[in-house]
Amino acid sequence: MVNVSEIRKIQRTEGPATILAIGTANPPDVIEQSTYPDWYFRITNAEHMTDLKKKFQRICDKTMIQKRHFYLTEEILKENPNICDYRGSSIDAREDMMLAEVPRLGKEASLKAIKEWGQPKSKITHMIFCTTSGVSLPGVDYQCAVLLGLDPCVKRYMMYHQGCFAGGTMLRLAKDLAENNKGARVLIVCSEVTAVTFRGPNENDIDSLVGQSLFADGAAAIIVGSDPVLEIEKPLYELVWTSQKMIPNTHDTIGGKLREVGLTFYLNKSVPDIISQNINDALNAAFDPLGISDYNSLFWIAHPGGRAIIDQVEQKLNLKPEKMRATREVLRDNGNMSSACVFFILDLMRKKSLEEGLQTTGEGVEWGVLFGFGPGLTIETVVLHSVAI
Ligand SMILES: CC(=O)CC(=O)SCCNC(=O)CCNC(=O)[C@H](O)C(C)(C)COP(=O)(O)OP(=O)(O)OC[C@H]1O[C@@H](n2cnc3c(N)ncnc32)[C@H](O)[C@@H]1OP(=O)(O)O
Repeated sequence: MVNVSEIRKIQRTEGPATILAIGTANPPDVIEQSTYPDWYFRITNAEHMTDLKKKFQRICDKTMIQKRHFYLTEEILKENPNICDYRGSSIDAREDMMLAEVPRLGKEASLKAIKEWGQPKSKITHMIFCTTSGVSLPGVDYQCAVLLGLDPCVKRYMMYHQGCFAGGTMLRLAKDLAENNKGARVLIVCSEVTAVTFRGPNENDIDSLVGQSLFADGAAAIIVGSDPVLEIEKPLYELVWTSQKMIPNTHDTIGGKLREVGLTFYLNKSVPDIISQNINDALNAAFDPLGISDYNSLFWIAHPGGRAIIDQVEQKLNLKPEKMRATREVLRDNGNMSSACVFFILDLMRKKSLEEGLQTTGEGVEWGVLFGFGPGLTIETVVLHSVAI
């Protein structure tokens, strides 16, 4: 007779959950940040708001973003003028667009990850899908699974409206699934499309303007599994430890509400300061058990919510400038793609590490940290272990 503890032993894996492949995708349309204020005020019929446009130009200049990809084109916006209006009732049009675009972009990123992984897609056992837009029954996770032709028995999890910390949440959940289900291969998809938040300017809503200067579209897909089949699968990073923390009394600093005008949001100026004040505690909880107290000895992946957040974390910890190199490059070349950003950074880091002949996927060092920051304020922390190249 087999007993329950023996069954549990058989179900669990030997090794840690490991990232086995990464794919990313953006919509083809690109807008340069230097010309964005002109484009944005023209397309939203707001050129008469000259002072506000100058302020927006100042904000855009400070973002350190050079370009962003968008699904929304001039043509689409001209066909849907209510999306350009600050108060225009537009949720139906936005949702119709996102119900198609969110799974499509997710599929594009997933196909790249599946190709790199090298296994047939029928071996994907679980799918976790994350987005801040495109609400339907069944959800965009279902649409993406159908577009990809995944096995009908794939076990799906849908994470709607988590916001920018959710890249970390996805890894936390994938780690638990992969380590507790022998043979599991978990496809994580983060697909973010700003057609839900785009709207015209308003003098009384500078938070919205700050968001219009930062947010961008992108999708990333990751495959996670334990005990890799080394003849086929190539480990990239091991997932060693995860945590999530809600910083007390900060719920009113980042947030949003889904309204007829789309997803409205607020961003308090204190966000960079609050995150930097809490970063040491998050690092201590993660790395004290490993005996690591020099945070310059780690490789760094931090959600690039905005330039000021990265600056303040760097200053608080006296980090060497090269530690945030990959994080800043992704912000510069893509903007804030919410949950997908951290996977773009991981992808860039492992590629650059290889190109530069470094010894590990983590810029030549062994241990690393991945941070998600977002509404709550919530901090997701993931301890990563790099892999020898
Ligand atoms: C959605 C999610 O789930 C998670 C997320 O990622 S949310 C996004 C998180 N990101 C943030 O909170 C943005 C962090 N902030 C930044 O990166 C920077 O403040 C910034 C790039 C926006 C501006 O850079 P800066 O160095 O602060 O420039 P600064 O000159 O002080 O500000 C430029 C203007 O923006 C205004 N401003 C800056 N932050 C603002 C904010 N949060 N709300 C309103 N106004 C703001 C300033 O008052 C200033 O206005 P004036 O020029 O008229 O004085």
